Amino acid sequence: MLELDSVTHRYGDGDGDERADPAVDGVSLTVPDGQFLVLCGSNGSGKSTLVRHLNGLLEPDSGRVLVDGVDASDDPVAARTTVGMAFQDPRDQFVAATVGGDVRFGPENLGLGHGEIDRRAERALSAVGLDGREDDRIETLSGGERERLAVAGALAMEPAYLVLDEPFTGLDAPARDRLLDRLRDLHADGTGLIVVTHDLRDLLGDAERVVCLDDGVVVVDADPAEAVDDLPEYGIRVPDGFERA
Ligand SMILES: Nc1ncnc2c1ncn2[C@@H]1O[C@H](COP(=O)(O)OP(=O)(O)OP(=O)(O)O)[C@@H](O)[C@H]1O
Repeated sequence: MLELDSVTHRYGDGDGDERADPAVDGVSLTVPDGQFLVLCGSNGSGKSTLVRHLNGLLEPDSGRVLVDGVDASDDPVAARTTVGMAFQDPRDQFVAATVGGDVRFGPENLGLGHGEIDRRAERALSAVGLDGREDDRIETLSGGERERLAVAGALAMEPAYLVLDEPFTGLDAPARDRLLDRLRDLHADGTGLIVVTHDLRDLLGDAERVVCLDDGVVVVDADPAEAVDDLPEYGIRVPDGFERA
């Protein structure tokens, strides 16, 4: 279970300078094991800031974050093993020179056998449409391909919770479908999913819960059928054809 308890985060050096308004302001949220949650909100509403607390990348100014009962600030390594994450701007996320090397790096560090590492790497690269590209050097990838590789790296870890920040950006329709299929499989196998997005297309049918942030505060927290009524007020478009149950 992931538990955010009154989490507030302000950026700024805190060194006498006036600090900015909180990017995340007193958010409490409990995510049960295996839940498929969509986190939405307009630009700058605090989504990325919030999820970066879940694996100890950011620490709250006040409040606390518990990952399976352990404070993520006390044990960020455990939090990072339990909560896998892929970011929108993955420039600093790569550790190897090639696509295959990068996606295999995490599973290798888990001490898995070669067969399992191969299986995970293949499955993760195929889910993002980078199969057959194992030998490509990362510096030759486009921006969109790098984002897909970052998603593959997180998928290959097969963590208990997977947090994906705008994973569908830049994907064409077949690629979206392939990634969505993989997410459905992971969810069916019990992986908790938190997908950060502005674009609810394709996700509302699968998600169990929609949380919307506005100015760092949770303004909607409901199942998709209920959430759709309130989302437009916060600048989130509800896909055509999705109706309140
Ligand atoms: N490293 C940083 N330093 C200072 N302010 C930041 C930093 N990162 C984010 N912010 C500010 O915190 C607020 C929340 O930003 P955040 O990136 O969490 O929002 P978001 O909902 O993920 O936005 P987007 O949809 O545009 O990615 C914004 O006002 C943003 O300008």
